[in-house]
Amino acid sequence: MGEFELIRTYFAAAPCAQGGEGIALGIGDDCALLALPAGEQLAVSTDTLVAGVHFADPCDPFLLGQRSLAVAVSDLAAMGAHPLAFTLALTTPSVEADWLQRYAQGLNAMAQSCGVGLVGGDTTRGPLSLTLTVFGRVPAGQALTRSGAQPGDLLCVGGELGNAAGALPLVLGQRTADAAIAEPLLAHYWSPQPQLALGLALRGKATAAMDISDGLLADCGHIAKASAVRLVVERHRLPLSAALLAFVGEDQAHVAALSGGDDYVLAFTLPPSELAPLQADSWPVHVVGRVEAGQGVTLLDGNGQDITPAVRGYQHFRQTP
Ligand SMILES: Nc1ncnc2c1ncn2[C@@H]1O[C@H](COP(=O)(O)OP(=O)(O)O)[C@@H](O)[C@H]1O
Ligand SMILES: Cc1ncc(C[n+]2csc(CCOP(=O)(O)OP(=O)(O)O)c2C)c(N)n1
Ligand SMILES: [Mg+2]
Repeated sequence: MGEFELIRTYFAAAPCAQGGEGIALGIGDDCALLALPAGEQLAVSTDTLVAGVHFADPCDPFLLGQRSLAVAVSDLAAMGAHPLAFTLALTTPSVEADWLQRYAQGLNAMAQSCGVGLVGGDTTRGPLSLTLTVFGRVPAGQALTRSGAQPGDLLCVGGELGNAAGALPLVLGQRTADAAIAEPLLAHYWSPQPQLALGLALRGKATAAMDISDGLLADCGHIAKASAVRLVVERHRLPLSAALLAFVGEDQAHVAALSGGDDYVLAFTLPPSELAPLQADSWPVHVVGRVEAGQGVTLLDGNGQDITPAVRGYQHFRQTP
């Protein structure tokens, strides 16, 4: 099977490639065309996943299909954008019909659950990697950026932290666990759920937001820098799952939640008056700290002692001392 038959069979024919809201022209021409309603801005984000770096290889291609789109769409959630479309650049060493079929099925499942259409991409031969670019729309001026956090705001997250990082030894086959522990952890690694509805609900309320990919401390550092404030994280407030605590114990659960990464839940800052209404509407909002004047990120233990670690999160090309 050649390049074009592959594209036709597995991607152009996929249900998620048959058009949708805002898609004026999809797969097949030199560009796709997206139509935006008047007064809306286009939100654009791209993410690459490399075999052995971002996901275990070999792995279940259906799960990879889900995960590769979920991590990309998570950036739209973080901006409070409404999802429209995505492109897929696939680099693969060979054409394995079964692998491609199941990858496309996983991609399609996540595309349908997020409401995004596949509008184009690129297919090349080489070591396995995937680059997904996502497009969303947001009313002009209403996107949630990293730069609006104010002293006095609460620092919040949209769900449990550390589950995906805790799953890594299971993903890599280094450890095993009972299904009651393994299943919820592996679900967070392979099938993160972009918090699109929460992102929309936070528009006009959160003063800053982002999604946690590298780890809470590292990603809070980006909000702190962009907003020129200090973010204080209180370790005893971290939302940790029973499965994570049972699998790795409290100390390692803290490490996973603070600097493991791969969470793909939102981190955001909120004026205190906005908290009760959001919680009353059952939005998953967990207060994990606060915003102060100053700079950087500080981690406090339950006694208010500064226990900020040197290593904050995942970084490609990190120099080891
Ligand atoms: N090679 C690059 N060229 C231009 N911009 C880049 C490049 N790599 C990353 N960026 C930009 O730098 C910022 C930080 O990137 P990153 O930490 O990867 O964001 P995210 O966690 O949202 O994926 C983003 O605005 C991203 O678009
Ligand atoms: C097999 C495997 N090993 C390690 C990790 C952990 N990991 C790899 S990249 C990464 C951070 C997120 O990737 P990045 O490219 O920085 O995403 P971005 O911040 O751009 O969204 C993490 C936590 C993983 N997901 N899978
Ligand atoms: Mg990135």
